[in-house]
Amino acid sequence: MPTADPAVELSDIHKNYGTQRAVDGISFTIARGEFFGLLGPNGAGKTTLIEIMEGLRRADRGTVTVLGHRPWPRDTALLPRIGLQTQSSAFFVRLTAREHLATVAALYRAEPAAVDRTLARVGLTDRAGVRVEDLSGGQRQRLAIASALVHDPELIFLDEPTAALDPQARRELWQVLRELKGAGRTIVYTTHHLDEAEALCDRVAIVVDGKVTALDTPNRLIAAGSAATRLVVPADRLTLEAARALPGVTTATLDGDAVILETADAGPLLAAVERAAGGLHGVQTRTATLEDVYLQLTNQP
Ligand SMILES: Nc1ncnc2c1ncn2[C@@H]1O[C@H](COP(=O)(O)OP(=O)(O)OP(=O)(O)O)[C@@H](O)[C@H]1O
Repeated sequence: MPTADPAVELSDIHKNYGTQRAVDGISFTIARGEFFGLLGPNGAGKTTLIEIMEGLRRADRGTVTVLGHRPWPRDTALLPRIGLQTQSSAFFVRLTAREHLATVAALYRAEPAAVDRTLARVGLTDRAGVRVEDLSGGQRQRLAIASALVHDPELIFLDEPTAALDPQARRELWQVLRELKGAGRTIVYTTHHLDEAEALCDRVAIVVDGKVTALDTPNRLIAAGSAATRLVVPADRLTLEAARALPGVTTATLDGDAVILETADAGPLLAAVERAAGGLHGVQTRTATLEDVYLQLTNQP
């Protein structure tokens, strides 16, 4: 990953709200063109950190550089180069979706044709004439995302962009985000959907209590984690007792009509299951995911 001329550089960032420590000494660099995910439990400090990068909040301590500029105090040269979602308090609720986006586009001096193009991109063409206050939660969220994209910025910040989206809209947004990455844009985003982070992000930082506890590519985090591989065997082919006696099994449990085996080394166990269960038909293997690693690192069950 090239580190010369990065998109974002954070060095020892601290932020407290009164006595509440929200960000507690975070440093990392995001390369240009990178798709970077911020993951972590509720209250970990992700939004605060994103708002510091966006120039919406001032860090108590540390330095922030965004596209070579300091985002605080407000740098008007930087604003057209970064994309931010409309905050819910900043919607023009009496305007239609198209009028709202046209207003945002004018602020950034984006070309007028970008408005309808961006509405189409987020799937809002047929709601363009509806007032913002009459849009559904998911439609407002799409409009907020559109406001981050309408001026084709180099660096896009998205805070839980898929939180209120239905599964189809979520997949459609993934496609939009992949296209933006393909066009060389840098994307920094937060999500609680670990499958999404695993599918989209080049690297993720896992934030707990205002500190980064892990930062790497999803694959390397999964490989470095100790999450077990699970084998799911139909219960009519293998008893729990027989399962527990197989070599390399760390735990064996009955879950409905399946026996779930956990192992650190799936190869030998698969061979043993094949012998004990009379073949591998119907046997499923579930390898560790980013979610497993995340739950381990954040100490959640
Ligand atoms: N304006 C504020 N005033 C006081 N405390 C705040 C403020 N904003 C956030 N906090 C506190 O700072 C901590 C970090 O909050 P933040 O919103 O950054 O977390 P987050 O990781 O984005 O959480 P979530 O996943 O729930 O969105 C939390 O304990 C939160 O209660």
